[in-house]
Amino acid sequence: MHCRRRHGLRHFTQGQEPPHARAFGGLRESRNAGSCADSCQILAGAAFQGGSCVTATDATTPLTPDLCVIGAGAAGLSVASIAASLGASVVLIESNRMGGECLNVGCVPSKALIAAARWAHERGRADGDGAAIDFSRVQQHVASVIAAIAPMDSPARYGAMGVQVIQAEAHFTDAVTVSAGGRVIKARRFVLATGSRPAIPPIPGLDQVPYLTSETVFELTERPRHLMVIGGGAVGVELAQAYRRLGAAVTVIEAGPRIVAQEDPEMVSVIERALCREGVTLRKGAAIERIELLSSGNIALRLWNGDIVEGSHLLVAAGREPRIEGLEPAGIKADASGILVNRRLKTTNRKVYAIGDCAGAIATGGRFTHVANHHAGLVIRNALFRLPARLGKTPVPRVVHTAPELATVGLSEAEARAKHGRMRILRWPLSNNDRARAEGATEGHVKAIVTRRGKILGCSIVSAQAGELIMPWVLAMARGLKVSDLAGLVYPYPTFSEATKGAAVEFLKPTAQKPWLRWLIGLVRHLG
Ligand SMILES: Cc1cc2nc3c(=O)[nH]c(=O)nc-3n(C[C@H](O)[C@H](O)[C@H](O)COP(=O)(O)OP(=O)(O)OC[C@H]3O[C@@H](n4cnc5c(N)ncnc54)[C@H](O)[C@@H]3O)c2cc1C
Ligand SMILES: NC(=O)c1ccc[n+]([C@@H]2O[C@H](COP(=O)([O-])OP(=O)(O)OC[C@H]3O[C@@H](n4cnc5c(N)ncnc54)[C@H](O)[C@@H]3O)[C@@H](O)[C@H]2O)c1
Repeated sequence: MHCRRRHGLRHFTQGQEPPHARAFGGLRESRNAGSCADSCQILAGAAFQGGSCVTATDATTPLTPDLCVIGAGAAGLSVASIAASLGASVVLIESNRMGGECLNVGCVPSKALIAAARWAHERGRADGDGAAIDFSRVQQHVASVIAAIAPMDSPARYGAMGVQVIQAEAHFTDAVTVSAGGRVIKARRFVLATGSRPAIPPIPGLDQVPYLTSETVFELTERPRHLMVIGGGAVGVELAQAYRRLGAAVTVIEAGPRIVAQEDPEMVSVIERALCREGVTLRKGAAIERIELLSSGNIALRLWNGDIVEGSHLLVAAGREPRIEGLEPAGIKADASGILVNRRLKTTNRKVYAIGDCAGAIATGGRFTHVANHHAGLVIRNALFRLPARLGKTPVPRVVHTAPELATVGLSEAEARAKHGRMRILRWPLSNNDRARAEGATEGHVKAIVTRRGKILGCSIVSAQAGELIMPWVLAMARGLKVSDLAGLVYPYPTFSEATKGAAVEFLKPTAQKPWLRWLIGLVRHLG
């Protein structure tokens, strides 16, 4: 996850190592650093400077690093680790848990839960009331995965890299100064990586009932009897399927006409079928009028059409809103989509960048960890090297981690039609793939959108392992390869990846029907 593995101390050459890292002789020997950092954590606002706790005297002196990064989620950690590995001085400020959303309440726990649910599903234990599932073991699995990854994001590890970690809330006091935990930071450049939080829709009665969000759902100690999910986006459908597979009754209430509305309806319909087959109830186009707590302890959602949906638990997964508070003293502007940035991720304050989930519409290729990491790379090039690295040059894939998965890169069919008019659509069903047959995973297909000359405009795959299968298409788009290049590769047999070849070869089929080709074969035959 993040860039931490790529940018860990292991990869420093002697010349590149920050002085503090050299003093520790690398991460694995930094046990003292760890204990010092840990004790620093106890003192809110204490800073950890490459192995030595900042003393009260130190605290009166403003810190003047090359970079001050606010927020230690995927985006902030990536920037801090890359910058430190390049020898820049970095202050990293985090008010909550290191690792941010992805590690603590996002990608990591959700994918651990999904994995546990898949195991339960495959063993058939989720049938009936799912009584055979020991939910506490599921929760232990989720907690153990977080715990296994957490040291990679810890203050100790970042301290050993030479990053000064301050555990406190940061706020701008003027255009060039940040204050956090009693420290004053006047950095050459600031990077805002403050992330987002769950959006809570203004539904009457919602504030009167107990409800879960992605920030609390992974703390459930008992399996919900009937989980109602408000919102059929990625969070809603991934968790709905996982809890259904773990034996809960699940109803998704989606206000719009479609679930996962940002993706191609043709591909989403495959996910929708799978959800319904497994017993998830989907209520699309369902507007909630009000929410009530019943005397039974259940929660009732009253819909505008008069229907009532009743369940034991309520999960609100109705989108995210950026964390954009306290920017006024620095002259940084924001709107509902996030902090306003240009294509170099610079805010309206020329010393400040914004990246990851907190960055506004222009920066969002979606709110994803890999987008946050991508932003981090762009900011490093801009802030440390003044290179004109910009958004929009690199194709960014996205994956909905349901079963089957849905992975997409580039334009959808509708977007491509609007932009390019004439184009070709290449489809290849997984039922034509021998490995998929062997695995009993034939649901889904590849759908590639190409120009008539074979330039790849986009690709969407709905299948088992679609998130893995999308990468050749991402590479081809990034490097300007044509679909015929993908058709010409040798793929190992039998693998799911042959589905890419299947779709790519579809592009060549009309050529194979051309009369001149038949004529050429006939001529060669005639010549013996
Ligand atoms: C359930 C769920 C599943 C997801 N699954 C995936 C997935 O599979 N793949 C994927 O790519 N993405 C996924 N995401 C999205 C992904 O988690 C986010 O896009 C990513 O974590 C954003 O990283 P970030 O660094 O921008 O923000 P965050 O991780 O939110 O980090 C921001 C940090 O800034 C801190 N902060 C905020 N304000 C201040 C302040 N004033 N002072 C100090 N610190 C501050 C916060 O405490 C926080 O730790 C998922 C999200 C959810 C909710
Ligand atoms: N696999 C992944 O990479 C992954 C997984 C989870 C989340 N994420 C990211 O997290 C972010 C948030 O995901 P999300 O699913 O919460 O948001 P989302 O915006 O994708 O979906 C929210 C859904 O809730 C619906 N909704 C809003 N208000 C409603 C109401 N009052 N009643 C019923 N439905 C309502 C919306 O119509 C929408 O379909 C996304 O940007 C996504 O990129 C990514």
